[in-house]
Amino acid sequence: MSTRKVKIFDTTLRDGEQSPGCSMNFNEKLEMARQLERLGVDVIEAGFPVSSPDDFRAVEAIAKIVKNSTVAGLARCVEGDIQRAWDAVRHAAHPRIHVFLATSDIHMKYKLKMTPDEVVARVADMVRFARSLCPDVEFSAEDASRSDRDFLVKVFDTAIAAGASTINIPDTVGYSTPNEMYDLVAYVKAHLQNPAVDISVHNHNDLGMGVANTLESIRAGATQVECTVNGIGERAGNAAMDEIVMALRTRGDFYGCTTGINTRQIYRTSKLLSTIIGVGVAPNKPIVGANAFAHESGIHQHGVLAERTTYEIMSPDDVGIYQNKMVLGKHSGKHAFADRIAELGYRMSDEDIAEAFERFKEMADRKKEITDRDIEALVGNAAISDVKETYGLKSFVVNSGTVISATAVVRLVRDDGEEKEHVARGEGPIDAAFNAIDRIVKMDTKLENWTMQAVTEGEDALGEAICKISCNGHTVTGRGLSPDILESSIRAYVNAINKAIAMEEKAMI
Ligand SMILES: CC(=O)SCCNC(=O)CCNC(=O)[C@H](O)C(C)(C)COP(=O)(O)OP(=O)(O)OC[C@H]1O[C@@H](n2cnc3c(N)ncnc32)[C@H](O)[C@@H]1OP(=O)(O)O
Ligand SMILES: CC(C)C(=O)C(=O)O
Repeated sequence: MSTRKVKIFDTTLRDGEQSPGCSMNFNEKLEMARQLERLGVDVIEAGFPVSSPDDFRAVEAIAKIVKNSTVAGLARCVEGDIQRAWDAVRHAAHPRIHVFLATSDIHMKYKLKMTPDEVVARVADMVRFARSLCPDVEFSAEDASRSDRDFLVKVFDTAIAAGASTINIPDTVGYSTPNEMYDLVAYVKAHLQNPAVDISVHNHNDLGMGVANTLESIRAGATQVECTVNGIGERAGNAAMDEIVMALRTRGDFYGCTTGINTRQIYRTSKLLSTIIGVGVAPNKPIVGANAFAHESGIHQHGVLAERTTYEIMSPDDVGIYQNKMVLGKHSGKHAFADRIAELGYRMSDEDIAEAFERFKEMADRKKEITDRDIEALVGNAAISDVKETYGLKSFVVNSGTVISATAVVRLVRDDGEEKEHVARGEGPIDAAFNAIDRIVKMDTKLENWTMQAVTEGEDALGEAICKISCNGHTVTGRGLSPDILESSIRAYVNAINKAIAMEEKAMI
């Protein structure tokens, strides 16, 4: 099957920002725009410049910094809006003016108070005006899905004749069904006088069909789709970009389409937006929800451990999530339990594992989720954390403060007696020390998590550091104990590295 590329038009910064509670300030919009470019979207709709001086400034600044994606500014079919949109996007490497006017009877009569003929005339004048300013003009027929089809086509023909190179068919109020959207796009495509333009769709999610409507529109021939990160947008939101992109990718056999999205940036983009607007996604949201790649039940965990594809249709890696998550709880089975014990670096006999598993099940009845800490407490003396000490800590010196960048010198000793020392800088003393260790051990590891807590009381409390690192698809946890928090952190990191080495060696046997 031949594949064609569908353009991704992101409107997180415009329609997305129209969702209550999702406003972003100037710097946040710039950060988001940079990430959208990294993600590889074809068009960034950066805002509605006439709506406020702040919006204008943000669109203008985004236009100046974004180099690869087209930067669009929205405008009503009003000269002042269009001029303002152009003034904001004119410095972009690829500027676009996006003009819109409603075409449904209900919008024309009650909202615009315009006759259909007046709408056609206004579209002709305003698209022509926009085109006199900008080489790339998109025209949207607001409420297209509730418009008379022949009138809609007439308006699109008018817009194309006046210079629009993209025509957009919005399901503004999320009223369409997937079949209807398919028919509408196919109808418009078949009846346009000049179909050599991009046909775009913009689907809202009022009935939860935004993504399905978008995918059906693509099947009918849409060449551009408008969507938002995490599906934010007016009312119930817009079609979610991550879901569209991953559906096209995962079901390439069915859709025969690709996008220019670097899917490994999807999770990061979602997280960035959630952090900026302070609104997270539901845990069961496809692709980026906390549970999207989590498995809790024993039968599923056993299947995934044996072969990931038994219960995963996509790889978490593909969307930038480091690895799937085995959640240990009351539905888990002994395979997942034994796997986690091994990941934590413990070697236990089958008998001890079976005994610990019984206690684990009792605990799981009382506790919703069992953490690594719980398991460590649970296996207690039954487990012998006898990981081979490939590296031991010999000495360290760390310099840090508010006026210098942190520097650490760490000396490690190998089990064959060889000593190695390295110096490194970091964001803080712990980062500097970890960087120095990385230089010595030269392994491809990633620090996933670091925590510190006092395990005894008083001024001389012992600090226990826990470092979770990932290495070649495995996660291992190291622990370090000392009254000096730097020393316990370094010991925990070295301990985690020793466990990772042991695991690698085991995998090679
Ligand atoms: C479907 C969508 O998402 S469309 C985008 C929606 N986003 C926004 O509205 C956010 C930004 N909006 C704003 O800041 C303001 O609404 C503005 C600056 C655009 C306009 O503000 P105001 O001049 O105060 O008008 P207000 O918002 O109250 O009413 C909208 C006016 O625009 C007219 N209008 C609406 N859409 C269009 C259009 N596409 N082309 C021309 N005129 C339009 C309405 O008929 C109404 O006209 P009227 O003032 O002559 O009655
Ligand atoms: C401006 C248009 C594209 C819009 O946001 C809508 O119709 O929902």
